[in-house]
Amino acid sequence: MSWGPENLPYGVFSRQEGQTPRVGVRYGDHVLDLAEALHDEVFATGSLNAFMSRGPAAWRATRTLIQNKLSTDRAVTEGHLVPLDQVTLHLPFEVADYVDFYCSLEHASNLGRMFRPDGEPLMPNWRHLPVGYHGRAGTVVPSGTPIVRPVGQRGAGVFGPSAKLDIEAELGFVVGVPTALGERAGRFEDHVFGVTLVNDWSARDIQAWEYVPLGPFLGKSFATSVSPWVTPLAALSEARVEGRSQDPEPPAYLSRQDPWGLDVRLEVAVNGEVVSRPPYRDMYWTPDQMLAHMTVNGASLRTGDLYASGTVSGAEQTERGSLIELSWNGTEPFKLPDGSTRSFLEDGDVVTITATAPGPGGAVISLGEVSGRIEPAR
Ligand SMILES: O=C(O)/C=C/C(=O)CC(=O)CC(=O)O
Ligand SMILES: [Ca+2]
Ligand SMILES: [Mg+2]
Repeated sequence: MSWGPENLPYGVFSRQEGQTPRVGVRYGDHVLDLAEALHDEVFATGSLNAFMSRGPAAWRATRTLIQNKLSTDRAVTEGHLVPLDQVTLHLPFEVADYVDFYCSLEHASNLGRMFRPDGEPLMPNWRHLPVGYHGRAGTVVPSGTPIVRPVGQRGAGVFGPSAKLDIEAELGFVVGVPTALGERAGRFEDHVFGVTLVNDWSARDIQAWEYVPLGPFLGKSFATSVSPWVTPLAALSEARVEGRSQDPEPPAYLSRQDPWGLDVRLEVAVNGEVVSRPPYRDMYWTPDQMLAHMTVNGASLRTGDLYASGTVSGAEQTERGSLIELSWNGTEPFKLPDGSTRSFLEDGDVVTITATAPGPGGAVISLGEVSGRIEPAR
């Protein structure tokens, strides 16, 4: 698994209690302190936003500079490498808006079957546009943040802690370059800086009761966890694949210009045991299409916008990215290797999502992990 010069994901770290968080890249088991190594104050700001707003030419130049320094300037660079076990990792960027899509054909079909058993699994619009909703940016939290079981209404006169607490394994896309109000976004790679792992925690019982007709609200707004690392698009050049074929052909504004399918392989573990391996490459809508859709009405982008793919589920039973699918809404509890069974999450459970992608020369790029432990309702 590579954390070498072909990977170099960005994060925000601090060394000791009280140190102002700063930007670094992960290199092996170290973080390279960029403010020190590159003598650039943009990296001393405690978030990636200012650097991301500089745009793709600056992103490329910085990546090349870091790679050159690491290969030729080791003596100097080593002074700025901080062991990972001596740092605290923070939320890597200030989240502006948070949007969540619904781009897996298999996930959308499975949820349709469970939530709307009497209708067609897919709504009539689903193959014509990437369906999405606006989430709650202020509750996006970094990996490791404890997740308190949400309380809410679960039916008429039914109130209490969620009994169907679930996960959603997703890829998130982080916007660097903004647009003006009324303007449409240009090319995907001219706006999107990189990719991060997302766990969109979901309380299925709260969601099922509240979501008609305006969509997810309190069932998903209590917390969304992200990886501490943002993998720049440049590190995923070997992972790019054609998007899945689409029928019908989408309208012109959604037509794909370049291959932005990504061969990212996710892994979901509950209490350390792998329960699923969702394949991102099988997603129906690609991230360039999501970006085009999100801005076609003239809605502006801001630096730090996060938009997520929606749950990544493949065709196989072992590729489902949520527990509601793995347990078929609790009717088919699944076994953990320790002998216990699960339908939904129990207090104390730890969920960890990791991912890898092919890199240059047979290397395997790691996208890090997003993890969270369930705490009892308050
Ligand atoms: O089909 C529904 O009513 C509900 C769907 C979801 O909960 C999925 C969602 O939040 C988007 C996604 O992650 O795919
Ligand atoms: Ca979701
Ligand atoms: Mg959420």
